[in-house]
Amino acid sequence: MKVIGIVGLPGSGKSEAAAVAEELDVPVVTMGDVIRRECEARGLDPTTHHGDVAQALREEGGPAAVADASLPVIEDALDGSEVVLVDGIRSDAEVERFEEAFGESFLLVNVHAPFEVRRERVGQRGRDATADEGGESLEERDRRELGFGMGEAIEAADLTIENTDTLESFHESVRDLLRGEAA
Ligand SMILES: Nc1ncnc2c1ncn2[C@@H]1O[C@H](COP(=O)(O)OP(=O)(O)OP(=O)(O)O)[C@@H](O)[C@H]1O
Repeated sequence: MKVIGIVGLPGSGKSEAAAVAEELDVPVVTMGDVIRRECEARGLDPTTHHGDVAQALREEGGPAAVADASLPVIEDALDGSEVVLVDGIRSDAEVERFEEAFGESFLLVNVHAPFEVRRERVGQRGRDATADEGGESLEERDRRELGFGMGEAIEAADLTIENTDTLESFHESVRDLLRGEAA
């Protein structure tokens, strides 16, 4: 059994890694979806209350509360698969919780691309409001995520996949990793 956690700064390629997992029928547990379900359980609209509920969970259950809420979902996914990918890790507290839960079976992977490359890709992605449109700039997003403990989570990674080449070559690197872990 292997639980692969993905970390990386905004726009580094985490969702692309998750998409490759789905293509290979590796279940993906998205921690953001766990928060969305918690919004629904509290009768709140996830489109407007996602951040508030994530914060409330952490206030009520400590800094690893979202990881705690994700554990049963990961356990379920492990029932039907040797490998499970976890997207949405934001802090070293969450990494520690997964290490406690899965021990040597937890592998933390950092997806890395330099700032300018990420900025260009996020600019082309189309789903992000730019700073001019009232959205957050990539500098601000980086700062916010680093504030949650993403820097420490990245430092704790067991390995780094560089995502500076083509999308196809990144997909190939992720496929190699997932196939290697499934073997
Ligand atoms: N190697 C690549 N070449 C070209 N485009 C890429 C490459 N890797 C990722 N992209 C594109 O860059 C954008 C950012 O990637 P992705 O959405 O996977 O990042 P992310 O880490 O999930 O970001 P966020 O934290 O903001 O959700 C996407 O539009 C993706 O398709």
